[in-house]
Order: sequence, then C-alpha cells, then structure tokens
Amino acid sequence: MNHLIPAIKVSNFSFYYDNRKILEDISIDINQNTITAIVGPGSSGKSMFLKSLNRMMEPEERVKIEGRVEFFGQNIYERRVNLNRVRRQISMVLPKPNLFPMSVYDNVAYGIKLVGWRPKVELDEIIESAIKRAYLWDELKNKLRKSALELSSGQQQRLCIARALAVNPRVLLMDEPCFALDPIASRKIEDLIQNLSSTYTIVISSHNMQQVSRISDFIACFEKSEDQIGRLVEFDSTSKVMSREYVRIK
Ligand SMILES: Nc1ncnc2c1ncn2[C@@H]1O[C@H](COP(=O)(O)OP(=O)(O)OP(=O)(O)O)[C@@H](O)[C@H]1O
Repeated sequence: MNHLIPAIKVSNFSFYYDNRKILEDISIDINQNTITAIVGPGSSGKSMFLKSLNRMMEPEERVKIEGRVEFFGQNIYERRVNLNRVRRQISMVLPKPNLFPMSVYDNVAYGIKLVGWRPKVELDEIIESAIKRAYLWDELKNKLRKSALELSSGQQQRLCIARALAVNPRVLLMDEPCFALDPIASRKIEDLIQNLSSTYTIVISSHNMQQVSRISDFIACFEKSEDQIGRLVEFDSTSKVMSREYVRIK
C-alpha cells in the first residue's frame, strides 16, 4: 500500500481508570482510508482504546491519560480542542444497535440536529445520502416514517452506521459492529465496511479473526498480561500478521 498518511497518530498512550492502568504505552498510526482491526482477548482494552480515539472517555476525576492522540496533527487531548468537532469527525458505532424509539428518519436526523439547525430540504438530502452510503436506501426508502425498532437487527446496525455517517466524519470507530448479528447480516456489514474504506478511515475491534482477515488492511494485536494491563504486542499489515498467525497455529 503506497503513500500511507496517518489520520490518527497515537504516541506513548496510557489510560487509567480509577487509578488502575488499563492500557500502557500504545503507539500506533491509523492510516487514512484503511481498515485497521484491533484484536485481542477479552478485557485487553480494545473498547477503551477505541473510545480513547475520539475522547469518548473524557479525562476527569476517574479517567487519566498519558501520551498523545493526534488527529491530522492536532492532539485531541489538548484543552482548547473543540470536543464536539472531534466527536463529529471521529464517529463511533457500538456493538449493539442503539437506536431511539423514533422513526428511521428521526434517528438519522438526531445527530445532525445536535450539530445545528438546518432547513428541512437540506436535512432530507443529508439523510437520504447517509442512508444511501449505508446501502440501505432501497430497503428503507418507503419506511422512513416507520419506527426504527421494527427493522431487523442487521438493518438497525446499518442504520446506526448511516447515523454515524450523517455528520460527515472522517474516521469511523466500530466496536465489534457484528457482535449481535447472524452470519448473513454480518457479511452485509463487512461488505459495507469495505466499501466505506475508500472514503473513510475505519478502525474496528473484533473477536472474529476470519472477519478481520477478510476485511482489514492492518491488524493491531492487544494482549493482557498478568498485571492485567493491556498492551499492543503486534501491529502490521493483515497479510503479514495472518501469515505469522498461520505459522503459530501450524
Ligand atoms: N466502565 C468501566 N469501568 C471500570 N472498568 C472498566 C469499564 N469498562 C471496562 N473496564 C475495564 O477496562 C479493561 C479493558 O476493558 P475493555 O472493555 O476495553 O476490553 P476489551 O478488550 O474491549 O474486552 P472485550 O473483548 O471483552 O469486549 C478491563 O479490565 C475492564 O474490566
């Protein structure tokens, strides 16, 4: 892969919760328009790491951080950073669809309205475009006023992706996006993620190595050592990590 440009550059990042060290000394470049998969055993800090990339875990009394997370050169943990802007540009999708009990349309509109008022015509256009980018338009164009909770789990998760896309992010963080889905719905999400990577930078956490080998360009392997601290132990292109994995399994 030529001309890799880091969208997010993490340097010597450590994360503490209630004075307990959860992640230690993570350094990694998340390259623009690539899919980076975070893998590792349970409780190795994958979710905390993802949430650290858009400052969802805000440093306060219980949360402390060390090191830097730079988004196109700007440290997002600097005080003067506009947090709403960071979270808009680095958008997150959670493991289980977290839609509100409102219509399909209103769910996607929700995030846009938080950002500011827009005329109805413009809102309609943004919502249509986001649903199209999530490859859901054909399925949902006649159901925009129906409750989002009536959709299948796979459709709900893709609608969450549409909602994340509607605010025009540059990076999509996806924490086990296929967690609650059957294999067919999972494959649709995988296809969608691959298509989106030409426009967006994507970071996904997953327990499913087959899925990771199918869709990612880079793999970051986290481990939890005896001291219960999560560390990055390997980061390389997917082909290299998978070939080493193959040798280990053999
Ligand atoms: N809300 C929380 N409060 C306190 N500690 C937490 C919280 N969420 C996670 N932790 C702790 O942080 C550590 C890392 O958890 P995290 O959820 O990031 O791991 P993970 O690798 O994503 O796990 P899994 O694969 O099981 O989802 C664990 O030791 C966990 O107990």
